[in-house]
Amino acid sequence: MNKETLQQSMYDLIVETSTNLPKDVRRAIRSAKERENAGTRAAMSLDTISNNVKMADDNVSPICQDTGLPTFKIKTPVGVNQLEIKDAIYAAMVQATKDGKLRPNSVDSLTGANSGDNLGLGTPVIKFEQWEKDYVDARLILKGGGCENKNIQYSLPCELEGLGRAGRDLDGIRKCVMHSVYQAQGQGCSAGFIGVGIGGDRSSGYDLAKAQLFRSVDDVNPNEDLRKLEEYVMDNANELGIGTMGFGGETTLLGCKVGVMNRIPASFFVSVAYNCWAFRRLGVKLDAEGGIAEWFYQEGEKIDLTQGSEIELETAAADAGEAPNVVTLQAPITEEQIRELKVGDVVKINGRMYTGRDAIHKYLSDNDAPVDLDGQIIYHCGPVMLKDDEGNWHVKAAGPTTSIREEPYQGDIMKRFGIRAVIGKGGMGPKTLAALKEHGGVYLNAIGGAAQYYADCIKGVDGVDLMQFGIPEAMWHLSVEGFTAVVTMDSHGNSLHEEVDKSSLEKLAQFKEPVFK
Ligand SMILES: O=C(O)C[C@H](O)C(=O)O
Ligand code: SF4
Repeated sequence: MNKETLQQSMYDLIVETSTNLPKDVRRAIRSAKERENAGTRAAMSLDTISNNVKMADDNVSPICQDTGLPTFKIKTPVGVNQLEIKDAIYAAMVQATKDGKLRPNSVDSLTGANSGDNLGLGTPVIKFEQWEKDYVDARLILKGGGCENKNIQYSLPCELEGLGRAGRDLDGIRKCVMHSVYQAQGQGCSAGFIGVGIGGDRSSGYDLAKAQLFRSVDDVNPNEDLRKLEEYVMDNANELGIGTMGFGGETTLLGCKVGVMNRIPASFFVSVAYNCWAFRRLGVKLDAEGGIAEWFYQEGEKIDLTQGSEIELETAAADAGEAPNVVTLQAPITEEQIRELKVGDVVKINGRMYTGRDAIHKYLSDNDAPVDLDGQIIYHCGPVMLKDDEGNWHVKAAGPTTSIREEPYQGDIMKRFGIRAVIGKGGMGPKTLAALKEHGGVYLNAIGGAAQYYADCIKGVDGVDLMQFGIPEAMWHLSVEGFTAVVTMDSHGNSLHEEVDKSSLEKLAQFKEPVFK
């Protein structure tokens, strides 16, 4: 194979995967949109997601700012030099990171240092397999951290909340899969896709689960039992009412693929790999020179998800007969302004906000803040940023990150520094809810994965602190216009997340009785 051609093919594979949602995934999202009642928060979220998918495509920019752990699966004929392919992938990764198509995502687990170019111990993941065919098949998945954190592994038999005992049989497996969807709530940016691996050991079980994510969303399982299980899960998981982003709604799951392998007598694992709606995986067939001969997952017409419906947040809710309170906020915000906000209100933010995620929250718990945060807004976000030749920073992608990781710190930090609002996704827990009530704070839920949509609201980067934590973890000073989010936890003790969790657990219990005997 030609070195340059091969490298260009790997670069194109990376860029397309990060910026262009595959057609099978688009079809699944379109059906979800058709099911969702117009005017609800879920429908509004799906519209934002649709706009975002189009913007990413048009701008050739990341669909979501978290470009994940890049995992390549490569099949090669006997005799092909796998080391050359590896080198081409490394070079393409570095270039795609420089071009802002990937966020620098490789972090030293002990020191926290970001390598800056997506290369490092164990990253990217490249798995080779030999096969009898005479061409190279290269596939890539960019699976983000929020959904990765919602993966779950069950060891049968076990007791499951809402469902009771799950035994070592198909019905026990069914219960685990239903539970896996419930436990993810909106935190993995639902509506999601799941890959399920039955059997194996703890590591091969997860590998099998992840391998299912390489199946086409609309294929049919050749194993009759597994086909029935997949269909059952698709028919019933949406009854849980978790909905897009965990806002409640008709669609919680967009795809379910199950694989099986043998196990050893003492172990019986059911492993579930959860993937967000931003299901970025593509594949290519390479020709003898290393050029792209064919793309996978791209059969059928290309779907523009924005066609047919474009509902703004306010009109959506107004159509549903529940015109929301739309409030414009500009920092510094007073306690009185915050106390007026209630769950369900829509907030539009203009002016300043500061990003802060895992490293910043830990830092602020034992250090002074680099800026005065009194009355300010913290955005849980790790953006993709590029510096131009004049040294100015530009936002390339900037959606919210999962907020629950900051639960141990959030309430204390808000009180200590006088922060009035935090924006993130997936909601936070009881400790934060209590602090919001005591201090006069609010939690705002942005649409997870809508990285282009939010990047467009950011009109300027006015500064940055704590760059030693790397681009995604630094504290960026952003100037925004019309940044829209929904109040999902208010200062009166109300949490939409708590409500959806409670009602979906009650619904889960309806699936307790045996189905597969
Ligand atoms: O790291 C991120 O930007 C987001 C992450 O994928 C998440 O879902 O929390
Ligand atoms: S923010 Fe949401 S859409 Fe993006 S990678 Fe994380 S889970 Fe996926």
